[in-house]
Amino acid sequence: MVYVHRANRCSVKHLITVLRGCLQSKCVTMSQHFKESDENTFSSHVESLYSSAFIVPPFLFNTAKPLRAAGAATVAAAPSRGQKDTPLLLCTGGTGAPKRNPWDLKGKVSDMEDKIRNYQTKVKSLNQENEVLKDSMSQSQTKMVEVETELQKQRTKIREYEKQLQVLAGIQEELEKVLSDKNFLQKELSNLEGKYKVMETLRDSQETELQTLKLSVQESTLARLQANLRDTEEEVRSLKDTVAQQKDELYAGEMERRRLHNTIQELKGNIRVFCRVRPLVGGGLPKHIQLTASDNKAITLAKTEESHTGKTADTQKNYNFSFDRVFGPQCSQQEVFEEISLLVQSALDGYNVCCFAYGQTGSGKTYTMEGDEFDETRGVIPRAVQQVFKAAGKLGEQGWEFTFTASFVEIYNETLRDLLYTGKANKRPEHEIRKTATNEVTITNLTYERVTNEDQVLGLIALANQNRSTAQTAQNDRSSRSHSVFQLDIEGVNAGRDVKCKSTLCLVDLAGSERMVKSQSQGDRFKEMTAINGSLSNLGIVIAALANKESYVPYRNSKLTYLLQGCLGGNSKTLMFVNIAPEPDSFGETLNSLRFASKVNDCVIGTATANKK
Ligand SMILES: Nc1ncnc2c1ncn2[C@@H]1O[C@H](COP(=O)(O)OP(=O)(O)OP(=O)(O)O)[C@@H](O)[C@H]1O
Repeated sequence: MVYVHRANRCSVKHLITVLRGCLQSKCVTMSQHFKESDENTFSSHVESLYSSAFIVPPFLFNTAKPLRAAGAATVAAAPSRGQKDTPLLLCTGGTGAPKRNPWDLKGKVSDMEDKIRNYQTKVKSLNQENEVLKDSMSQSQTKMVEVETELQKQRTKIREYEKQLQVLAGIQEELEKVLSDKNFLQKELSNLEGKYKVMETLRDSQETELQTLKLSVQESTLARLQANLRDTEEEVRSLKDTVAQQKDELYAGEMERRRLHNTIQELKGNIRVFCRVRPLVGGGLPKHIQLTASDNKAITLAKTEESHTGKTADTQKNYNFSFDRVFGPQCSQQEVFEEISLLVQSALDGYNVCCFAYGQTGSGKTYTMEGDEFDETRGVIPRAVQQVFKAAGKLGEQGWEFTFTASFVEIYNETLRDLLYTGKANKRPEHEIRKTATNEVTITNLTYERVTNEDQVLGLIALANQNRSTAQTAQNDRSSRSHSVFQLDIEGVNAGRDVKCKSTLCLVDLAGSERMVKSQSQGDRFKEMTAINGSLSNLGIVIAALANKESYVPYRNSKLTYLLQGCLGGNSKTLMFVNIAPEPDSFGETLNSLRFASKVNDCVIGTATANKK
């Protein structure tokens, strides 16, 4: 509020000076506007104050009417001239300030100063308020920025949500479609269920019908089947009777066959001798050996003796021999085996059978007994084994059950060697021939291998050959100087008829039978030859003693005869092969072999009886 007294006709300049004084001393900090110190600027400020109607400028005081300044709160009427101490102009800002006498300029100035202070305070508080507002505005701006950023984020999210919404809308659309399809399918399903129920009802009724039908059919079928069963049972009974009858007949036939078979064997002789002539290296037969083609039983060795004087013609001396059968060089292994297969059959009938090959080295003993690996050149042992297992299989149909035990032993220098031994060479056990309580011959520590088929036996033969060849490498030509004895113990049981049989099939490849003179042996060789010749001549002696029915048979004189004791006695069937080499320089040995074989052939050992219980 500013009072301007009319009586105080001070110039505006003076007023400004007064105000400046006041302002300079008191209102320095009123506002930033008033900080300006230059006069012109200050004047313009005061003028602006006047224009804002708080102060009426003095150049307007002369106007007749008081002017209402824009924005002024109240404008009082100016006092007339001469009216002393009355205010010329009263501006009430609504504050209700005390009235001053016109002359009280000092009071007025003091009021003005109060007012200015008030304004200053107001300005200050406004400034503070302004600062606060600025702060809050900057905070608001910061917040605005944050809000803007957040808004951006939210917009981005909204865009994403919109996209998701679109996808969801698509899904919703699909789901709605599926739902409509489901509804359709449910309708279809309920339709089908209805149909199914109808079908079920139909089926139930048909099943009931079928059951009824079946029952009636079954009853009639049952009756028919029962009748058939009765007929079949009757038939089976009669067939069983027939089978039993036929079995009896078969058994009787088998027994008859065995009896006849044995009779034939007896007629043939319980010791039989076959002679086999090895072919010459180039094939054929030399002049000094003649075979009679008519009966295949005779062989003649012809020796031309030159005249010592030269005056007489050379004479030819014939040595005639006849045996159970003579096989020429062209005879095959099959032909040879056919002649002895009946003997092998006897082994299954419970007779001990012994077959051995005798002859000089290289005459074909091993070829005859073992042959080689090809089917057509297989010898007696593999063929006999095959036949035994075949025949055992056939007899099985008649209730026979067989067990077979194989062993393979070598006799060298009167020492026994296990040919089926598979242990370490330095741990080879020693062997002795023993007799059991039941008078059976057995060898201690020998491998007795239980066999069930042909292949197993062939495996054992291969093992024996391997064992023999190992010894052969260590000791030159050893196999020719040792006897090898393959034994197959056969035990048969016919539980149905409570019959048992037991026999041994013994197949022997004897050592070469060279005479001592020819070999001119010395040292170990002499020892070997003595052992071989001793055992071979003892074999002849034993056979002769058996033929002569002597009370004492010297089996124990050699390992060979002691081992073969069971197969050489009256209870056995023996076959001897005499193998001869056709070369002219073997004439002496051949003659010797044929003479030995002939002696054996002349022996008639008593009737063999089967080992049956
Ligand atoms: N009947 C035959 N047909 C064809 N080859 C034969 C016949 N006999 C023997 N051989 C052959 O003659 C050779 C001698 O035969 P083998 O070895 O059987 O005589 P070995 O009497 O057993 O002699 P070793 O006493 O030395 O054992 C062998 O090569 C054999 O294949």
